[in-house]
Amino acid sequence: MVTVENLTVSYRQHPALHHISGRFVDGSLTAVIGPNGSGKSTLLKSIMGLLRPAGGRVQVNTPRARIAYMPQLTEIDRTFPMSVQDCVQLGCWAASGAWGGVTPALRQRVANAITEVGLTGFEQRSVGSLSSGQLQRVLFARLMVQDADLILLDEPFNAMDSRTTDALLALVHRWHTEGRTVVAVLHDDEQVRAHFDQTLLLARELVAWGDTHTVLTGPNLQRARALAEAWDDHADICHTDELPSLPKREAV
Ligand SMILES: Nc1ncnc2c1ncn2[C@@H]1O[C@H](COP(=O)(O)OP(=O)(O)OP(=O)(O)O)[C@@H](O)[C@H]1O
Repeated sequence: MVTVENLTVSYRQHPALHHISGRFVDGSLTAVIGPNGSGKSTLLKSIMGLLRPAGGRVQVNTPRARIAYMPQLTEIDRTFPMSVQDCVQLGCWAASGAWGGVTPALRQRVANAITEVGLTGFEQRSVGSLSSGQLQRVLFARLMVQDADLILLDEPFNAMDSRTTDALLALVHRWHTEGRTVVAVLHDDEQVRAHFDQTLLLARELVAWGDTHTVLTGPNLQRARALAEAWDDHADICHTDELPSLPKREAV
């Protein structure tokens, strides 16, 4: 379970998330949607404990080693010299430990994951030489190997063609049926309606959170758009925000 309590996260004292509350129930499948700049990536980073809240907190009852996070492709350093196989194998870290060897069983898991995302033959290619869609498939293979209970995906299908997207959506459904909690930032309303039963609609503040058919309504989407149009990223800093004091993320 991930519980978000009155969460405010600011960059240089401009709130990117403002007083967000709600929870991701264990085993739920949730899409996070909203206009550009509405705080979706900021929410995922806050759940991962990568950002310090200016107010409120995020409580995560999943051990850190059982959480998987796929950042947006633009945030990944592709110049790092690493082969596809090594990159996927990083997903074994929780099972093998930092200095532990990769067992034949783990090596087989890596090979199976590379096959499942259609990258057989690419094992020794450097990740820097891959297309964006191929790299995204490598990241999915790494998630498969990681075997996490909580999976956070930031725009996971952005660089994918429709056939690959369908195959990876099937993988997301499999994770869901296996009881894992999946949270995915998405931009395609139709994809959300078709594949995600829970939706969180953000516009820096919470517009709606619950069953997808009750969240993705005309009035809610209109409200999100109206809020986005009112943002002024050059406004004076918000002096009313609390400054960070105590660590606010708790992992059990
Ligand atoms: N490192 C940062 N420093 C300053 N401002 C930031 C930083 N990261 C994000 N922001 C700002 O915070 C706001 C929310 O950004 P965020 O990336 O969370 O939105 P998003 O909903 O994921 O957007 P998109 O759909 O465009 O990916 C934006 O106004 C953005 O410019």
